Amino acid sequence: MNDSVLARVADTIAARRAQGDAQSSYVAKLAAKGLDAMLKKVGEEATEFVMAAKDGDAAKLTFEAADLWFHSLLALAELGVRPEAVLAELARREGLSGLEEFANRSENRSKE
Ligand SMILES: N=c1c2ncn([C@@H]3O[C@H](COP(=O)(O)OP(=O)(O)OP(=O)(O)O)[C@@H](O)[C@H]3O)c2ncn1[C@@H]1O[C@H](COP(=O)(O)O)[C@@H](O)[C@H]1O
Repeated sequence: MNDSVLARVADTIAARRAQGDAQSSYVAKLAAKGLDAMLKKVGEEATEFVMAAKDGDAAKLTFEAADLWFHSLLALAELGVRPEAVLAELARREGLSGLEEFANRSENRSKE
């Protein structure tokens, strides 16, 4: 059984998308509107996150971060990406300096 909150919410998102009942489900309602509507929400929630951070309000920042993560999960689901993949990418970066990782990115780009 998967006990991660992100994985559980992703499972619920998948179930609500499959049910497709926009009357009773926010997930189904936004899924019916498509990827652009989800990305618009991600942008709005990111802006609200920045505003809460600028206000220095930790409680509001926590609330807005949850909204941002949730809407990011919706967009990831639309594109078939599981949160485990994002967590695996973060895990891969653990112990690697951000500056070193950036240098690797630049090296990989120059090979493309
Ligand atoms: N985590 C969330 C979650 N976070 C935020 N929201 C909803 O996201 C919506 C948009 O947030 P906004 O801040 O934009 O609210 P708003 O300004 O009133 O909305 P707009 O009119 O601007 O669209 C609100 O209706 C929130 O309730 C969420 N809705 C659902 N979930 C999770 O998804 C599950 C399935 O939800 P349903 O599909 O509704 O059953 C839930 O059990 C939760 O686990």
